[in-house]
Amino acid sequence: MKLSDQEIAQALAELPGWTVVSGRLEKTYTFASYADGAAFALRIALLAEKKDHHPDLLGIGWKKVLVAYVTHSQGGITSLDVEAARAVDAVYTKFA
Ligand SMILES: C[C@H](O)[C@H](O)[C@H]1CNC2=NC(N)=NC(=O)C2=N1
Repeated sequence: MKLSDQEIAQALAELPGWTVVSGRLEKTYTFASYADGAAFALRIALLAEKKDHHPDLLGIGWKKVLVAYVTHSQGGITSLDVEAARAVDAVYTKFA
């Protein structure tokens, strides 16, 4: 079920760096190297397959990766997106 604006605001308070852009939960991660960013993106892709919840990886840029979550089937942000954002932050601690 889609989260309300208030529920999203509460979730964001505990997700540093994540914002809502165009109805998606987004965060740009930075890395020491391009290869680190690419490796992170692959880790996130594998995590997505495991959880059966898939982010848009909107760009592997120069030492940065933009990750965006929305639940397509619900047409908005759900608790699945918030949980996935937390899981991606946990993966990132291995790269930061
Ligand atoms: C059948 C499968 O569970 C669905 O298609 C899943 C796969 N991954 C998904 N990922 C996202 N972000 N939203 C979905 O609605 C979604 N649906």
